[in-house]
Amino acid sequence: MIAIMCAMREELEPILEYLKLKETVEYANNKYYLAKFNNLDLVLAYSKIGKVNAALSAAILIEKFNAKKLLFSGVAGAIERDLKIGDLIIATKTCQHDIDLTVFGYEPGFIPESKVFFECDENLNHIAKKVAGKLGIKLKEGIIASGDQFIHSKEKKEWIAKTFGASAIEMEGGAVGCVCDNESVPFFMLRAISDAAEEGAGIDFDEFLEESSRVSAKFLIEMLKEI
Ligand SMILES: Nc1ncnc2c(CN3C[C@H](CSc4cnccn4)[C@@H](O)C3)c[nH]c12
Repeated sequence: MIAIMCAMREELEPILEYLKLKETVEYANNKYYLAKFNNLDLVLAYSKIGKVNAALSAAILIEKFNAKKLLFSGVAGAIERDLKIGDLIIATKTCQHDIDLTVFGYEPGFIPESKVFFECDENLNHIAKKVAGKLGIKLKEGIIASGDQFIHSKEKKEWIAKTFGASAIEMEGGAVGCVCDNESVPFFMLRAISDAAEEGAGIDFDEFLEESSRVSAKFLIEMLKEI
């Protein structure tokens, strides 16, 4: 079983449009969609926004639906300058920029007995780069940072860039990376840029959420043909 996860309904809907749903399972106040594509058994869900919701859905996808790989598709705010709205980025690793136990001498993003960074699956990233090459699509790769805040401040964005070396920002990948790392499930995260995470980002986000979600969804479907 392969899990496909998003955070928002708007990020999942364009993926479901490509699929013929077999069944919908209601569980833990959420919906999980079962489908077959290219001879793959898929389970899909949007978690709702934020790290806690994302962790819950990721754990359910693995524990209840027996997902052996977890692919995330959605949108993100750009940190790296050359990432423009609509551009695609895959995560090499994810982290949580809003974890702060520095008063105890720990580095930003670190929780005792855990990690700052959670590595994404190299094989799935390799497939993504192969697909991008075949389709002639620009695909960036980099660290993607998560926190339970919509970032719309140049100062905060630059702090995250300096502290974590992040190329993009969102609100779920660090939690999903943590769950997949602890469950030893390969994790892949693809995001299309919806805004620049600076002042005014909320306006851009509202304008480009649907279009950027489609960009990510379309690429993810192309990837499923190669898995
Ligand atoms: N600049 C940014 N900072 C942090 N995260 C992001 C994202 C990625 N997603 C979109 C969505 C924003 S919150 C939301 C969205 N709509 C309504 C309510 N909340 C949340 O799931 C994280 C895109 N741009 C971001």
